[in-house]
Amino acid sequence: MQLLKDRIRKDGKIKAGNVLKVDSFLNHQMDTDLFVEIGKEFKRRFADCEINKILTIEASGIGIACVVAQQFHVPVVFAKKTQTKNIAGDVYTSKVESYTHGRVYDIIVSKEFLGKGDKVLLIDDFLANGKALEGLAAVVEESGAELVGAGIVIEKGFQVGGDIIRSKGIRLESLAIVDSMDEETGTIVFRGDEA
Ligand SMILES: O=P(O)(O)OC[C@H]1O[C@H](OP(=O)(O)OP(=O)(O)O)[C@H](O)[C@@H]1O
Ligand SMILES: O=c1[nH]c(=O)c2nc[nH]c2[nH]1
Repeated sequence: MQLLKDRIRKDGKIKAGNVLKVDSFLNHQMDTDLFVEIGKEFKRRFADCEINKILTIEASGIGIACVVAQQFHVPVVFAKKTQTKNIAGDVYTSKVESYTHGRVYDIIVSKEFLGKGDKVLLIDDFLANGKALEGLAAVVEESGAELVGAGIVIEKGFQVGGDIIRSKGIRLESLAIVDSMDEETGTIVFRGDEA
């Protein structure tokens, strides 16, 4: 998605630890005009699919999931990383190692909001080592719902997540795939853009 790649080149900052900082428009401050375009692009890419629910994981996936869900006119469910008094009764759980928090969470989704008969699209802002998507896919499997595919805004293609998810046979659509990024020079190479 050219608009997104241009914005990453303009405002993205490469940090130590293979972190691409895009918090000025994607996952802290959020550019809602860009989000609307992202929502439309996922709708275009998954136009052939029957989807009745979007599943994401807090925190950074939620905003993106909402604009995608608005395109499909379906609800969003987000996996919670901490138990709250609001969730009573039966839950699906899975372990997810958070990329930026550096700890493992027992994610939870209420059984009330996901189950057999649901056709689920996973949405998240980043794909790095694949832990978040693997945890969400495990929750979908436990629920008996059908996993239609996964939509990612930025995939870091030099990390293992994309290969893991594709090798499981999950349809994965990433709007921008970063094949390499150089902290010293600030250079970002996107898949498909190589000279
Ligand atoms: O492919 P992975 O290695 O799982 O990395 C991707 C995940 O990492 C981030 O979550 P994180 O928990 O770091 O931060 P957040 O709370 O801002 O969503 C991001 O939002 C994805 O969910
Ligand atoms: O802002 C972010 N930058 C990243 O590089 C990343 N990887 C996983 N999650 C991430 N979030």
